[in-house]
Amino acid sequence: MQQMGLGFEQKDEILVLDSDQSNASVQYYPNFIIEPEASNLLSELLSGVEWQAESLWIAGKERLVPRRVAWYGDPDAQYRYSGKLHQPLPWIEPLKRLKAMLQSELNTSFNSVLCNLYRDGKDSMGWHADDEKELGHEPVIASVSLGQARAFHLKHKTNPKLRHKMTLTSGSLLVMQGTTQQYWLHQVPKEPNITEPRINLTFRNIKV
Ligand SMILES: O=C(O)CCC(=O)C(=O)O
Ligand SMILES: [Fe+2]
Repeated sequence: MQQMGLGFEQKDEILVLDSDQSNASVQYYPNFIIEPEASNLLSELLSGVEWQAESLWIAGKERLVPRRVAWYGDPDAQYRYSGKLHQPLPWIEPLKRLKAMLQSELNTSFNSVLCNLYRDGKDSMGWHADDEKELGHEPVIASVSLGQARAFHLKHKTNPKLRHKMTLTSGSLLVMQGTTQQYWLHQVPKEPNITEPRINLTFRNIKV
């Protein structure tokens, strides 16, 4: 079996938002998965994940969300997103492997992962917080990015001066925890010039 990078080293940690100043706790590890593992994992997941089109009701009309999605997890980890209840698909090997790595690095447990495929720069995710009640109080969300680097924006829900823009590169890990989801929103904006795909995996722990 191919060997995956052993996860981040302490020196690679970048503190993005610090709870003392901003009511958010966001850390970025640019080298969580190194090459060639990141590229291998990208191709494995592009073909191995059961990517689905997802629709949403907006103002009485059903619209496709601008990305492909898939939800994997333990059988009891049901999750509501885009207004619908989702039954998890059973874990596949590469996702199980990543989950184990994250659990030991972050010393927490996850029972599910939301996979998002941004086929090109026309795909995106609008402003939102991952604050569904199933995630519990102060959830830890571990977000792994593979493939095309994309912009990621954070903004405080009420203070317009508090904003943060960053680029999530291939193999990186972004951890959002503490009161981040309570006080902040995040988005992946469209970047029309981008033609290459990106996969993002957000590992979560659904309270069952
Ligand atoms: O694609 C990303 O980096 C973010 C995904 C996200 O916010 C989510 O799945 O809730
Ligand atoms: Fe999110």
